[in-house]
Amino acid sequence: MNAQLRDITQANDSPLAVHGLVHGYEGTRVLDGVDLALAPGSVLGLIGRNGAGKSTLIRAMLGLLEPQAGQAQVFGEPALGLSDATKGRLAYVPQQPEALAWLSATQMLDYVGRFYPNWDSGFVKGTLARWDIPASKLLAKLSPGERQRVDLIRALASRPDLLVLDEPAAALDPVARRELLREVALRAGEAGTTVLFSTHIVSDLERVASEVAFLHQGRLLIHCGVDETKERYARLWLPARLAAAAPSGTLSRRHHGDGSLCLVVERDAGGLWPEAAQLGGARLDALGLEDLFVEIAE
Ligand SMILES: Nc1ncnc2c1ncn2[C@@H]1O[C@H](COP(=O)(O)OP(=O)(O)OP(=O)(O)O)[C@@H](O)[C@H]1O
Repeated sequence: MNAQLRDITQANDSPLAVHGLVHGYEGTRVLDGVDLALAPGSVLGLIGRNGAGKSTLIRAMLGLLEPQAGQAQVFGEPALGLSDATKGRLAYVPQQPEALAWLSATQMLDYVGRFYPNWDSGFVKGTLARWDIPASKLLAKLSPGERQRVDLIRALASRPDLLVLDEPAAALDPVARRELLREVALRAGEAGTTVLFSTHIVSDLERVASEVAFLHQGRLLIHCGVDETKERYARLWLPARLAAAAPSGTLSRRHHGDGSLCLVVERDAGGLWPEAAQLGGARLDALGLEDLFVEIAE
């Protein structure tokens, strides 16, 4: 079953689901009817350009902002009125953690840990040392990357069933990024944690995500398995003499100066490419995830 179909059938028992989400700011619409449901145990990478609305979507999914229309649910509860039990199953790391900045990392983690029954203080101690974090310095005085890593430790130590990370690697160096991705993959594989993370870094997504969702111009244009994208989408080039045969409703369409056309096309429900791809002179090229992202977002 593909991911979009799962959105419909699994929305009810999904750890995190939204339906018909609409939101905007100052008269500009950012989300324009987004439907998304995460399958239990999946690792979903949410990609989109700067300002595409990823943080807005994440915040609305978790009930941190009230959308103008649509519903969000966390473990089947309305996101705007989560019970303490459900809050305890979820951990969220914002793009720029700012909370409790007047405490040191050790003080903050000791304090927050008291609210979680499954708090793993051994993991906290070990990871603070392994990630080389100055644990007695005030959080306000840490570098953005150190601050982000402390917040990741906070999120992981609560042993959540659902982990939501808004650009977790934004301030991390490549070594720290690898460590984080390894930890996320481990959690998903061993503990069955469901993970949603937003990123611009396609290689991070390929390394750890089982599914990808692509947010563009207020809508989710693609939501499918990471491995499935290569099978399902391709770039179709048509010379000028075939341009009139171009299929409509493609994911992207670029006109070249010589009259030729480049389109991102998708297999139909029967697994077939559009008819124009079979015409003599047409060319169909495989697309990696990064190329697919660039072709559509450009
Ligand atoms: N509180 C706000 N008031 C006004 N506009 C906002 C507010 N929050 C976000 N926006 C606008 O909404 C759009 C989407 O922002 P959002 O932060 O959700 O995007 P994003 O995909 O997470 O971006 P990035 O990848 O750069 O972090 C942007 O144009 C942003 O300027």
